[in-house]
Amino acid sequence: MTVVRVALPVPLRQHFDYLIEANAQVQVGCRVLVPFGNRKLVGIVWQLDPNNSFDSNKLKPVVAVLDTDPVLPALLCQLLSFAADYYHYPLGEVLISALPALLREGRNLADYQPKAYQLTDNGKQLDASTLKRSAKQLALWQTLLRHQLTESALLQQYSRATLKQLIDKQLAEEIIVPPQPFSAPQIAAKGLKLTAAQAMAVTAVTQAFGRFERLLLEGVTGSGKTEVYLQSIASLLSQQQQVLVIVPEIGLTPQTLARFQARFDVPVLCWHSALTDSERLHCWLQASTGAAAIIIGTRSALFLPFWRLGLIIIDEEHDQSLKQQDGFRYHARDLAIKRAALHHCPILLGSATPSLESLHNALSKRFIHLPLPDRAAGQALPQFELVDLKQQVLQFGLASQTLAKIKQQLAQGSQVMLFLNRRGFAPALSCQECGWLTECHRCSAFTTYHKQSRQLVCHHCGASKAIPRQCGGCGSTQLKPLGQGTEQLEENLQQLFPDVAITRLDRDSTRRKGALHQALEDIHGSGARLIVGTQMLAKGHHFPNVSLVVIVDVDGALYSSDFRAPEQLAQLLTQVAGRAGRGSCGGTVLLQTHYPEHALLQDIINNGYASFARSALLERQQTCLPPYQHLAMFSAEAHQTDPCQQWLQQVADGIAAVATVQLLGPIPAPMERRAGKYRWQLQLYSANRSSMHQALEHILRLVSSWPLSRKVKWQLDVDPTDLT
Ligand SMILES: Nc1ncnc2c1ncn2[C@@H]1O[C@H](COP(=O)(O)OP(=O)(O)OP(=O)(O)O)[C@@H](O)[C@H]1O
Ligand SMILES: [Zn+2]
Repeated sequence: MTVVRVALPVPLRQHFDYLIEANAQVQVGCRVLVPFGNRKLVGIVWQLDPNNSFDSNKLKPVVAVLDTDPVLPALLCQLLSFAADYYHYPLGEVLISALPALLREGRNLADYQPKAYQLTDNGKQLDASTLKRSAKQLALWQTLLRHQLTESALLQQYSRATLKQLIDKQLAEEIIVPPQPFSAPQIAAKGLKLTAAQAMAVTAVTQAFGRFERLLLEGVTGSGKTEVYLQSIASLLSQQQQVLVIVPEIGLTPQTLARFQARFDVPVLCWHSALTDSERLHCWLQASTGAAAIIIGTRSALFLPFWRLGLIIIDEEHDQSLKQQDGFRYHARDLAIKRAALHHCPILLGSATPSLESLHNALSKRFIHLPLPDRAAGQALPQFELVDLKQQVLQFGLASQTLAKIKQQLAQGSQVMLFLNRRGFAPALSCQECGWLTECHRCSAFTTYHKQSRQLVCHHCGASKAIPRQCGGCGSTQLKPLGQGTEQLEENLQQLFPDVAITRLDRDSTRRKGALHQALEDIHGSGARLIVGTQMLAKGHHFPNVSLVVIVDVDGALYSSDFRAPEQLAQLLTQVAGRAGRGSCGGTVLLQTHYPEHALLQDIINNGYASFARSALLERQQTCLPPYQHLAMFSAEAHQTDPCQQWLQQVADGIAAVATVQLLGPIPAPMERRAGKYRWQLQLYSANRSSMHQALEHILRLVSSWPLSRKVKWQLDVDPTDLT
């Protein structure tokens, strides 16, 4: 017997040793099934024969070795181990979370591999007359005598029963045929003639092949970033290298997938949360065998076991969805950079509105900066116009000048898009007599009135209840919707424009399967003339017939305590505005606000995102905020506030004793109560990454011994993007 060290998916920051047969075929990165307490767990072999193991008489044996080859290849193990250290998250949980669910459950990989059937030696030597009484078996035997058959080919002609009979007679056998790596494409469909800026970008990317390099493609909306991606990867594919493209939400932009599929004659696969478990495993296998050439996926595609990775592209690299917001809180962009370094391949980050982090890296020459300052086909960027809402009589939240412009554009046959980042009918119901508002009893938030589903829904904890008949304060029956959400805006617009087809795009309207697809078809096919929606509208769509974008209400987002709020708002406004004027018709953006003099709005409309971002960076530098300082945040949740505050104070004291890290807190989270729990936070700032990490290491070694740690639910977020 010998010893293996195993990483297990348990919230403990340690590994576990087990006994294993000395001649067992096992490698680091393979799964094993081991006893743990009174359960059996799937773990990952992390070290063979560790020399500092405990008394081996006390160790339990491994129950089963589940893989012959590692499911986590060496480079991926290195990435995940780096991630576990960097985010201070238990390694076992990190490793296991990188596997598709079926492998996490311990399923046998071979069961999911493509299969084929061939004759056994017995079968080959058989005298045909033996099968003469069964015509079906004879036919299958004769076919297999000529060549083996894949499972799918076999089942097209023969039944499973016939196959089973031959197998039972030991005449035929099943074999696994690992998928073959993709063949280099013979020809790529012809690309567009590149603009000078696009051509320079493509050259820079192709020159970086074969080594680690970070490139930021800062291209204004509609500048043809996708065309740069497509033309960059052509030569890579011909060298049989794989490409990973990470996108924020793949379901939203089937167009992107279609463009990759149409351009190259190679397998392009998708990876996202809507796949079934077996579809995920299929994709995982295709990545690992090299059968897939291009994988387009959401953030967790980062952990696929590539056969030969040649380039990583992160599209919309500023997008918030790249950061996982619970459990293992990694940032896919940052880990992708690490992955590229491990694979010695370049990584290309693309956005019209780069994150301040990436822009800072580009401006300080750590990243190669590739600007695309103009739209690809020569269209002008949309013109912003501020609509001052002060002292205006509004009709359904729209100023008369906005309505006039909408009418005018509709009359010219264009599409008009109205952006309102609030789904539902109204953000609350309010009592006309005493001012009482419908609140969530579990969160510090109001509940949104959904008229169609006749419910009050809390958008923070998901709780829903029936519409009350009476005010909870005074008993009056005079309850009215307060404010406007997309559901109401759609209804109101239909009243104003009874003959115009409207399509709404938000999480409610697209919940039903196929609904999103239908909505996008309506918009592309010009079935829809008015398009109403939330930030779903902002993500990468190319709707050439939209000439006017109306931003109905930004005021709520202008004054926020979060230091990232201005950056996020500027990105959102620029992305939404960027949907206008992408075809041959010019584009206008009407921005309705009560604060037309607000500095951020003025900067965005007069100078654009690039200018805003550079001055925002300066401000971050002056106020010592990321990316000029590193930030980490502890948060604690409990049914009372005291344990949260006390636990965080203990963390603060522990850190203050050892490190030069600046502390902010403990303070209540901006949303102090969510889903019935109080929430507090402690922010840590440091100019020096290693002293930050030392402080975190130190404190994490202590917390497990504190009795208070069992009374709160605590989390650590390294480089947090969401401080709410
Ligand atoms: N060199 C080119 N010549 C003509 N048209 C081009 C060229 N490159 C791209 N286009 C077209 O410009 C349009 C916008 O391109 P694309 O969707 O790639 O822009 P983008 O930069 O990704 O925009 P966004 O960031 O707003 O999503 C597409 O219709 C594309 O076919
Ligand atoms: Zn709630």
